[in-house]
Amino acid sequence: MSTPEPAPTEARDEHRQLVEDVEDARWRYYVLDDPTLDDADFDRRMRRLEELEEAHPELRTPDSPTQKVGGAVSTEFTAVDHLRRMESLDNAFSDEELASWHARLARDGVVDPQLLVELKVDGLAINLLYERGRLTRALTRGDGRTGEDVTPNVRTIDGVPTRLSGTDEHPVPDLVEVRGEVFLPTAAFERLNEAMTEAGKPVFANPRNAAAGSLRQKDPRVTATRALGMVCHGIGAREGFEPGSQSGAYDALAAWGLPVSDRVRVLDSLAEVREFVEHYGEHRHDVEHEIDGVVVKVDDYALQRRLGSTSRAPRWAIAFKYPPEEVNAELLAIEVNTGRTGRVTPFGRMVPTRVAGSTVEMATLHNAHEVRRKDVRPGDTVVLRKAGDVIPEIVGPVLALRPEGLPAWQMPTECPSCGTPLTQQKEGDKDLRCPNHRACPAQALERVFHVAGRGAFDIEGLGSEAAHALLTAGVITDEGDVFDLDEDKLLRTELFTRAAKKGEDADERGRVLSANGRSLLAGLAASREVPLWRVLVALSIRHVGPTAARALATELGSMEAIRAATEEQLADADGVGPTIAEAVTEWFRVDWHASIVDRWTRAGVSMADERDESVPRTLEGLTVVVTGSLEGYSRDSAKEAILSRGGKASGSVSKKTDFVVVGENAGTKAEKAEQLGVPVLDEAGFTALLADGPPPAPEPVPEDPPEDPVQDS
Ligand SMILES: NC(=O)c1ccc[n+]([C@@H]2O[C@H](COP(=O)([O-])OP(=O)(O)OC[C@H]3O[C@@H](n4cnc5c(N)ncnc54)[C@H](O)[C@@H]3O)[C@@H](O)[C@H]2O)c1
Ligand SMILES: [Zn+2]
Repeated sequence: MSTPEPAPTEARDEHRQLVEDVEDARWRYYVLDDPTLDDADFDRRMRRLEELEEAHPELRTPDSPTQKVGGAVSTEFTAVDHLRRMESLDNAFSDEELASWHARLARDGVVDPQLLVELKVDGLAINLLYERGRLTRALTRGDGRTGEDVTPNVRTIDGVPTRLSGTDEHPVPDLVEVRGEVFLPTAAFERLNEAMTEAGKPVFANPRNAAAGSLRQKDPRVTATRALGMVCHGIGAREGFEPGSQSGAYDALAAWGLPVSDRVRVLDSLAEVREFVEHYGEHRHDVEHEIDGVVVKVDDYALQRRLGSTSRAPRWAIAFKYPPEEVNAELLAIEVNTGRTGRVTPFGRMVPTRVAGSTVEMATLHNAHEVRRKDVRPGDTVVLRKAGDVIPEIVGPVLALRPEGLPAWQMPTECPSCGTPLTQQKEGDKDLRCPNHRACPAQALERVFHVAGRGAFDIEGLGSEAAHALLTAGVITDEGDVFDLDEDKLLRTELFTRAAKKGEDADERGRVLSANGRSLLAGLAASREVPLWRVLVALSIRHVGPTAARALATELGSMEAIRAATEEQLADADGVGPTIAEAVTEWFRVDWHASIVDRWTRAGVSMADERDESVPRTLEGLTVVVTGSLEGYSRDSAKEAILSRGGKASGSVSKKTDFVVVGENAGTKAEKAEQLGVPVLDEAGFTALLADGPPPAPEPVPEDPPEDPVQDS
């Protein structure tokens, strides 16, 4: 027998370093609940370890992290052995890796088995021991052989039964280890962090950390306050219970009263598995708790046994992991930006970092107060989070990685755009503003951009770059000049011109209007006739967004009437109220504000709505909520249809709601309507409601008929 080629020194050194890093990371993650690596970074190191061991098998010793289930037992808890070992899962990060796992099954003689798919809940593993139906012990996974005894804490979790109830079909066994995941629902996580903030305590970085921190408490009374949930995903040792499949086991667990997910499916093909993976990739945030992937398992227990396990994970299961939504990023600087209303917002500039499928370089920090609360400093490693469509957010610093002596960040005292000293709008405001509203270049730019935006005049050809060019060329001074733009003025703005070709009618510099200049002029012409509410939105009045603008337009009908109304008259209007009324009257008192309206009026912008008398007022006094997507209406057109018939379009269901219209993929609003007994309509019902108004209420049957009924003649 020949001795294997010794690993080149570099490989061995790299391996040793990686082992150290991974072990340290696991300790911080599982025991301290305070990681310094992000998951993707951790996974990369594990992969690299596996590669090295593949190339140099002598490095794959039994104590390598690749051969062990990650985790340990903290001295805070009693260490207890699991009756049967708890395993981890192998990962697939792509379709190809999923397919190669499936091919591997076939090579091992398991060809195209039925596959059980379920969500990979991002929490921490738990092992519940039930003896004669009673919960006698609950252990964390620990290193897979020995876990931490957290029984009193687990007893506080709603949904974990302390006694199982048997049925004829599913009698309670003598003994069973039930494995599952303890998690903190996203909503509970947000509430918890709000409470931590109020108490001046550091917030949890994510729901997984919060769940782990909440379960692994010395005092179970603290755990009890934390709204933890649990969902089952397997069984360990058992006596008097021998199900034939994973799905069969779940049926029994459910019958005994244990929490089993109703999102589990048993599928016949890998193609269907892919669909399931894809579906939850898109609907990741519609689930009440965080998920980091989908777990695929061979359903049949006999086949599971045939496939067996490696030293750390079963061969019959694989975790398909979604791209991480949280990564570590290097914070280079904190800068500030002046917005449309003068609010000065700090934001972080980072080394470009991939998160949730996109590259992020900047993330808002909201205000100086928020920077202080999170204690993020330029030079920190920060946790960057991007979940779904939500804008990227800096969660907080990784304190363990902070360089010594890193100074805290100071909010500037002057506007970064115009140098004016910043002020608070009113005492106690968290935001600082640049008070130089009219002339501050940053504010003027944002306002012009806003005027052209979809919710306002929707002007084709007037984007951020165009707005900037017009302002710097001096052909407009603010948004009030936008509708006075003409060919002459655009010719003075480089961006909208090109060199004339032979025979073209050029200006004295030999230039003509370019295609984008012509399209801007056409865009302006087309935008003069928008409904009044959109003109109001374009004015950037505080508190006057689309809803308030619609209320004002519906109630008063013209800009003239709104301008002439007293604060009291405005406040009395339906849907307006004192805050908006005050903001509107205050706004008109400023000369240059009023001049915007005057300039637009002179330029032919429509300043009044003609009431369309052909639309019947069928919804007078009714509040209607539309949820989900409808075929024949967009969000805006459904709203418009309700408002133009005298109804109120609301975004949330309450007892005051008269009808809820439910379209495709409606969320919880439909359920809420049902709970409150609010009538629910489908799209056809909505169309009928718009046309004819509500159906007549059924005549109440009087209990005591009046003695002497008044007869209609
Ligand atoms: N950031 C760090 O420093 C660090 C350190 C250690 C681990 N980690 C993270 O943890 C992962 C490794 O942890 P792991 O060994 O627990 O593996 P894992 O989380 O990738 O998968 C195994 C675990 O998934 C859980 N799980 C959730 N839903 C499940 C389901 N439906 N069926 C079966 N199991 C389900 C179980 O608790 C199981 O133990 C890494 O990939 C990384 O993401 C990060
Ligand atoms: Zn300014």
